[in-house]
This record gives sequence, structure tokens and C-alpha cells, in this order.
Amino acid sequence: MLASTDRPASAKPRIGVMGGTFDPIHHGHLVAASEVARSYDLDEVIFVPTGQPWQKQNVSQSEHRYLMTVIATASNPSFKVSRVDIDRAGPTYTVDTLRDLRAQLPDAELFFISGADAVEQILGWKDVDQFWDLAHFIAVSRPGHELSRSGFSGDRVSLLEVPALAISSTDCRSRVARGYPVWYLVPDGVVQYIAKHGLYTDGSD
Ligand SMILES: Nc1ncnc2c1ncn2[C@@H]1O[C@H](COP(=O)(O)OP(=O)(O)OP(=O)(O)O)[C@@H](O)[C@H]1O
Ligand SMILES: O=C(O)c1ccc[n+]([C@@H]2O[C@H](COP(=O)([O-])O)[C@@H](O)[C@H]2O)c1
Repeated sequence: MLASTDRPASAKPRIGVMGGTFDPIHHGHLVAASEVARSYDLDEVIFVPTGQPWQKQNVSQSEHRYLMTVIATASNPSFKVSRVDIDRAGPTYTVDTLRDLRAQLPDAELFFISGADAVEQILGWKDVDQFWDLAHFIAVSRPGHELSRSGFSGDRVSLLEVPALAISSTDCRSRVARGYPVWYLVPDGVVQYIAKHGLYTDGSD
């Protein structure tokens, strides 16, 4: 695979799209994005916090999740954060995420990044038949989930093994609620943000 510096100047920018509820963002998300960026020669990865994830309940306010994502990605110049999903009214659908990003980046090639658990669910997402003209999908390994294309062809969904980090946002929230630390599961700035705003302790988020 050509390194980005070896690609012709006329080549399309290659942009990863890491969608997630990020409640909170953790090192599993960051390692997945970093590994995909390296393996697929991406120019940047845009993290896109969901606005209203229609399959999840009791989600923290979108501004908290957005700011934790900004803090977590700030040290990597190739990582960006988009507000397209949190600024759009109504339930968050990936088809809208990809359409909005395509409108903002008409010349880019988009690569939507999903964990192995999420790719199992894609057939149930809104307007899945329209995904393939908008982006290529890359499924990354995640402990506890089989990494498979879930019936999709190789030109639609690619598979990538990434370092196994058995971290979930659910477990991070539960640890905070029980008084256990989340140091080293989430970036330091995110630990401090959670403490400062009292997230995951008493339902005040
Ligand atoms: N540890 C991990 N390794 C690889 N991929 C992950 C990991 N954690 C999450 N992902 C992927 O990142 C994306 C966003 O995940 P999300 O924000 O829902 O985090 P989560 O840890 O799965 O949250 P929750 O426990 O609340 O369901 C999804 O595609 C998910 O599969
Ligand atoms: O488009 C849909 O119907 C759809 C349904 C569930 C999840 N998604 C997307 O999948 C990504 C991960 O979502 P989640 O809920 O697992 O954090 C995020 O970008 C969501 O918008 C999308």
C-alpha cells in the first residue's frame, strides 16, 4: 500500500469515520481508529459522536460526549471530531452521517469504522442498501465478538485485527458508579472531565 506521501497529489483524500456514542470514549476506540488509519493509509480519522442513538437508552448529554471526544483526540493531529450527528435533530442514522460528511468533503473517499459487534448489527440500520455508494466499511476485532463480514462481500466490508482491548463504555460507566477507577481505560483528560462533571455517579449526566 502506498504511503500518503507516495500517493499522487491528485489522489482523493482517504478519510476514516469513527462513529460512536462515546459515553465515555475509551482507549478501545482510539486504538481501533489509529490501527485503521495505519493499515488503510488514511489521511485523517473523523470521530463522530452520535446525537440521539436510537438503539441506546439513558445516554449522557451530547455536549458532554462531544467534549470528552475532543479531549481524547486532541493529542493526535490526524484525529478530528465532527458535530454533524449531534447538531442534526432526530435519531442518529449512519446514512445521514455519511451523506453530511460527503457533502462537506465531496472529493474524499470515506471509510466507516465499526467494531466487530457493530458490524453484526448493520443489516438492521436505516437504509443500509445506500451505504455502499457512500463509504467502504472496515470492521475491527473486539474481544468477545467474532470478527466476520456478517455476509457482506469483501468489496463492501473489510476486516482488520487490532490489539485486543477488553474495554467498553458500559464497563467504564459501571466502574465510576461503583467507585472504581477508570484511569488507563480512558485518556487522563477524560478521567478528569468525568470527575469534574460528576458523570455516571448519580444520574446527573
Ligand atoms: N474495545 C473495543 N475494541 C474495538 N472496537 C470497539 C471497542 N469498543 C467499542 N468499539 C467500537 O467503537 C464504536 C463505538 O462504540 P461505542 O461508543 O458504542 O462504545 P461501546 O464501548 O461499545 O459502548 P457501550 O458499552 O455503551 O455499548 C462501535 O463500532 C464499537 O463496536
Ligand atoms: O444507522 C443506523 O440505523 C444505526 C444504528 C445503530 C448504530 N449506528 C451507528 O453506529 C455507530 C456506533 O453506534 P453505538 O450506538 O454502538 O455507539 C454510530 O456511528 C451510530 O450512529 C447507526
